[in-house]
Amino acid sequence: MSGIKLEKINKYFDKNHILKNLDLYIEDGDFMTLLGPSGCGKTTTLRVITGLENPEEGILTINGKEMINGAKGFYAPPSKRGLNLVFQSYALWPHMTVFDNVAFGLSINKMPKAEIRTKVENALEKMRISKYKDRYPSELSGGQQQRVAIARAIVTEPRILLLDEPLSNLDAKLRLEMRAELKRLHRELKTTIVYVTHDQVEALTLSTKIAIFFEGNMVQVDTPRNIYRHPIDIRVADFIGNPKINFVDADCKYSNGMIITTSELGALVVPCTQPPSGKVTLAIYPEDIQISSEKVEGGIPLSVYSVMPAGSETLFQLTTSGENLILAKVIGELDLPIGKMVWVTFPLEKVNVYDKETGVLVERGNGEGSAPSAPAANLGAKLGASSF
Ligand SMILES: Nc1ncnc2c1ncn2[C@@H]1O[C@H](COP(=O)(O)OP(=O)(O)OP(=O)(O)O)[C@@H](O)[C@H]1O
Repeated sequence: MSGIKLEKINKYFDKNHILKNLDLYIEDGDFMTLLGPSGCGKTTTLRVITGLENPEEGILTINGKEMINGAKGFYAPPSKRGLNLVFQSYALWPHMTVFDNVAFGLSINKMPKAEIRTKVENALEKMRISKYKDRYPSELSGGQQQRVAIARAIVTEPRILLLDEPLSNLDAKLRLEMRAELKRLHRELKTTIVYVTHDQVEALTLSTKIAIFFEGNMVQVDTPRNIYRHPIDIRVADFIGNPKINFVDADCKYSNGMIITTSELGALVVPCTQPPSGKVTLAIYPEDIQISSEKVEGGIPLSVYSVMPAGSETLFQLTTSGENLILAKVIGELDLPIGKMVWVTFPLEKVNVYDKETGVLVERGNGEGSAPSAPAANLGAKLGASSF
């Protein structure tokens, strides 16, 4: 089987259990991003794949070939794994020019000089660093060095490319450009990419799949869309989304495949296959909330607590009592006075419901796993589009 398969990987540093029974399958051609907060084990996973760290237990297979078998004490050396790695600290040769750094991997393979030149120039062009080709790393900014490191990794056209926070030293504008560039490269080269980041926007933008880690546990592996729309538990929901998702605690009653939730947002009815154990938490993205300065039938009345214009969008903090704040994101500029009453609406099918005790996403029972169904009836708020 092609691709990278990690099975029941356990890694300890002294007595600290860092990777816990990790199972992950990275398909050939995937752009798989390992995402999670600092210290959750992303880099360690990448280092296990490359052979820079050996796990105590588990099996790693790359393109059908066993590279690690913990039980047998077998660990294939990094050079035998057919991988190419770019670190956060780019590790360029200081005594070589940019051109020679990028050419290095090709020259040791005894490729003809003219072919090396064409390939290196191509890679430099792709990374937009052609004009620095005669400079030494010490004469480049951090961002330029990072681009040289990526050029050096792609020039050999590896089947598998491992990237550890490769854009972390770039300024915001360049990072955006490089994201687009990496995405294009992935499509063009058809390389399998394993990418580490703690930046969820980067993960959502680039990946074909995202694996979410918390404290050495793999919590969810899915497409960016499913991760964003149906975070499997409340930790993932809290981590994904910028600005942060709104959480609203609610009481709930279960009856015949439906739960009626009662919260400061009124009463909402959602289908579900299993009754939650007690209270639930509703999760609503700020961009799903529409606000109207005029009364909307079924709209939820809230007052404006703060207004945060951010150029292309405006963020509002809204409240019922001044304690719990609901964040709403409106595209464009909108100014509303503090304390003004507004009416809030949102599409019910975009609300995720979590069991408050377990933090797990409540099954909605529409035959699509945990994906929510079509809009459910709403008792307290009849939700629709809003206008100003
Ligand atoms: N060589 C080491 N010796 C001891 N502990 C280590 C070693 N390398 C990593 N750790 C610990 O293992 C845990 C996971 O580290 P890892 O670098 O994989 O996290 P990460 O998710 O990549 O974090 P970041 O986003 O901050 O780079 C951390 O608690 C870290 O302190």
